[in-house]
Amino acid sequence: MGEIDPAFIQTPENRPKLCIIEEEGIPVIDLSPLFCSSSSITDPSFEDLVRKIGSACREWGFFQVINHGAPVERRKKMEAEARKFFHQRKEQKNEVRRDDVHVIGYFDSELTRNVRDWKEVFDYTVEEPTLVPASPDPHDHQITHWYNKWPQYPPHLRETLKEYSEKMEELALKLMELIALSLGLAPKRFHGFFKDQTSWMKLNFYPPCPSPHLALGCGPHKDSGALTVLAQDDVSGLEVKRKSDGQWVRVKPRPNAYIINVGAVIQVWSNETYESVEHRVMLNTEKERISYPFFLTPAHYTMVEPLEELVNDQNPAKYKSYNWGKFFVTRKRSNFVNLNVHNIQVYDFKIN
Ligand SMILES: O=C(O)CCC(=O)C(=O)O
Ligand SMILES: [Fe+2]
Repeated sequence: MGEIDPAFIQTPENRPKLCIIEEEGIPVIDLSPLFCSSSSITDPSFEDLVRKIGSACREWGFFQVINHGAPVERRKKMEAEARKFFHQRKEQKNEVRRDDVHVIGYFDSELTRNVRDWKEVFDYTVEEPTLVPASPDPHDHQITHWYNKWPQYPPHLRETLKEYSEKMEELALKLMELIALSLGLAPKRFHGFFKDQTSWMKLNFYPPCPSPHLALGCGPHKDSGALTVLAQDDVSGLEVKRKSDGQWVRVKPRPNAYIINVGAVIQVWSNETYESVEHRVMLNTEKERISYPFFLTPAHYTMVEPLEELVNDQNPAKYKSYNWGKFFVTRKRSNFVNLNVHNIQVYDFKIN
């Protein structure tokens, strides 16, 4: 990428102001009570953890976790391999390029809300193959298999990424237990939805950009899955829209921490007790940046709707039920081609 193409230029209201609000930032939560062998659900330290998770989900929709139990070496190894992949020549990366049929792989022209993001991505699904609807058409009931595209170089990328995403899945499911408890549900209430998961991982590579005031590494968006577990390197860029006042707040890189955010599926399951919050990625003129979100997402056949335990006469369902698989494939397509229509989002299913 060199000169900035008009396709990258954000609309004036979305152009980033280059002043940064860091302040106290998003909450940081210590997960060590999870790994204390004597600790049980009724321990005060565990109850305190559940309370902290609940208020972070309610007030921010975002938080960082430390002492999370995911091994640092796997993360370091994965980051080194990811850099090797992105530092190759374009022709080599194009060997695993995503296309209309195989929507998983390498890509350098991703769109968020129809504007190009200044980044390259490589994505893969956790299950191989992953079962999804063959098309976004609601009348088409065919199912298809998504296979990952693995590059020849670096030679061990596949194993390294698989090892890494196994740990991310474990962490994400642990966090889902804490979230369930914080909503007054049984800890494993959500687990069944992920039996035939469509979860996936994305490596985001943001090269330096000559015009960080006009373009974004990733335009403002909300994650559409259940939960995102994100690692970033030591270059900052991620910004979260603070719920209390709508200000963009920078998430300061914290070595080995993970950034967690509530996706739209939890917003619906919790009947809006928790909300998926907008975030974006700012660029800089000097340094490349890498980030790796793991998106925990349910089985394609899941009908996403407010949980019956959380709905009653005083608090009726705020969303109609929708099919996760159809939503997912529609969203994947709209990140790929500019369909000149608004992206499907959970508010399309909101009951007014
Ligand atoms: O690069 C980041 O820090 C965040 C990326 C992101 O929000 C996404 O890929 O959904
Ligand atoms: Fe995101």
